[in-house]
Amino acid sequence: MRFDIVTIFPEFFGALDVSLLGKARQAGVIEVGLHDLRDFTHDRHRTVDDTPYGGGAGMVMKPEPWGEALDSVVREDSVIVVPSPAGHPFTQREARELSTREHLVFACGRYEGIDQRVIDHYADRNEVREISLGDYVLNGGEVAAMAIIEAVGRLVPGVVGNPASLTEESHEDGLLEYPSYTKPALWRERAVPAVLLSGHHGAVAQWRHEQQLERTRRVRPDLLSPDLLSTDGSGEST
Ligand SMILES: COc1cccc(COC(=O)c2cn[nH]c2)c1
Repeated sequence: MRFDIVTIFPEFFGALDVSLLGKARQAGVIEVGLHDLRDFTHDRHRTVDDTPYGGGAGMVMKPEPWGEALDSVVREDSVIVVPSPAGHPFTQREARELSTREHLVFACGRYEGIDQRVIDHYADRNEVREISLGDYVLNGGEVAAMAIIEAVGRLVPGVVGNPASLTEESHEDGLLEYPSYTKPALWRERAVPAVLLSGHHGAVAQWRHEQQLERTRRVRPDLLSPDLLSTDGSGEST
């Protein structure tokens, strides 16, 4: 898989050189291209924004630099991701979907956003996804793009050493994950739930599923649908 990122702050993505994604890049499992939007301007001040038609506060990102920048990286099979407060909510399901695609192009907007004609132009040619990480506003798309790249990148085969660890995570089965414990068995007078020390794998699986349901009911009742309310460990509806 290849990620191309267009931004006015390419240095922001230096973090992609470290940790998991850094190793995956060295292994060639994923490629990352960084592109400075200002390299696609032609005036002395390398201008990327201007005042909004119709008036109002703030500035809008000009269409010309974006057109030249995206033309230089977008392929026929590219999915263009635009992190935006006006996007649809990002989920683990979408992360899984995106992890199966060959080429993701991230358009990191700033200011009040990108001239709408850029989105409309590329939506005629490519899949364009305006994605929100949550109902709050950041100064630009870079932080959101980093989060999406990590959520997607870690699902790409070969990036995470033990793929089994990807299945027992929050949101993988539609529920929040169960609480985890490790040694010591007693810590500040707090013991580990006895069932986890019992060696009885069936009882452990049942307890973990019950914990997932309880935690999801308590913290994220919005995630629960009737078929997820089953109580046996299978996750099948009863
Ligand atoms: C594309 O135009 C803009 C304009 C303003 C900010 C941003 C950055 O994204 C967010 O703020 C965001 C993403 N998910 N939740 C918030 C993009």
